Amino acid sequence: MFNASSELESLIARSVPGCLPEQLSLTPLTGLTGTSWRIDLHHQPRWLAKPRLASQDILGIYRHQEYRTLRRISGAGISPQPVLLTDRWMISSWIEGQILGDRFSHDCGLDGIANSLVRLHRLPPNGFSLNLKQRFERYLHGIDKRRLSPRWLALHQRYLNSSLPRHLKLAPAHLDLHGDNAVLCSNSLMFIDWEYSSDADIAFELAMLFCGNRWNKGLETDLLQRYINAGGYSDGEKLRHQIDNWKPYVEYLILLWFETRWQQTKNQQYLIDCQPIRIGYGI
Ligand SMILES: Nc1ncnc2c1ncn2[C@@H]1O[C@H](COP(=O)(O)OP(=O)(O)OP(=O)(O)O)[C@@H](O)[C@H]1O
Ligand SMILES: Cc1ncc(C[n+]2csc(CCO)c2C)c(N)n1
Repeated sequence: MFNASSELESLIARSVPGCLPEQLSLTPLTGLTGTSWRIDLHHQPRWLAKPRLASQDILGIYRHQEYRTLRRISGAGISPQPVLLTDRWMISSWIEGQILGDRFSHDCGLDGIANSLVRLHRLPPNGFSLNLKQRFERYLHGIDKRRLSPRWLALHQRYLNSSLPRHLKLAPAHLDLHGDNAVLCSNSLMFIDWEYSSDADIAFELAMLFCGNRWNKGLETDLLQRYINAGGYSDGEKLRHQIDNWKPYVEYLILLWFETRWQQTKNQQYLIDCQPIRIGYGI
């Protein structure tokens, strides 16, 4: 039978000069979309191996895109370094530090988020642009058809026919920022889990950050001020307005993602999470 652990051991031993399989130890990490592995060398965490699975396609997760993104951005010091991509695995460096968790949405997290986001948004685009309407269409295919109503289909059509906000500034974006994807390191905040990353409007990234974490207006204003102070964008008013323009699209994306995840996993939590959005839309 296929043994992920020994496959990874020999993969690393072949790729890292001077490294022997017996110096490695592997720990499975159960994520949302499959089992990743932490790989330790001499009992020190060194790498993370993520599987490449067909079920990730429907979510818009492509490891080759994630890998190439990490190659382009890792010099900025806010992400893991890419190490290896095979037809079955993507391997990147392990980030040593503390997962920020609940502190993400509090004062102590905001400066780090603003500074690291500004560093990311100053990089040139990577060449993988987010196609939001295509993602809406893809996600609709992946959900339980019995949950679709005529009102929902009409809403979906309205989103597909609408004109998207014009970009303020296109930049590499993480797009899945929350406390479990933020690691506090000695002198900066690093982001992990770049699987949804693509080039996007900086205001779209900020709208995802605000809506995905259910931030209130006070937190939004606080983060925006720090983002502007750190040199993220000069016209605060324009940025605020553009974030508000993106929010309905972000809400709809979140609904579709919860529904897709419900269909894939039948985990009740996804139904609980999407219910307020469904009620808001009256669908
Ligand atoms: N590069 C990294 N450095 C340090 N810790 C990491 C790194 N990548 C992941 N982790 C930790 O390992 C855990 C598992 O990671 P993994 O990305 O496989 O799962 P996940 O984020 O829960 O779900 P998903 O399957 O959607 O990616 C993360 O929650 C995080 O705590
Ligand atoms: C462009 C883009 N597409 C899909 C997702 C996935 N996603 C949508 S909502 C959500 C959780 C709640 O915010 C997650 C993980 C993303 N982040 N960005």
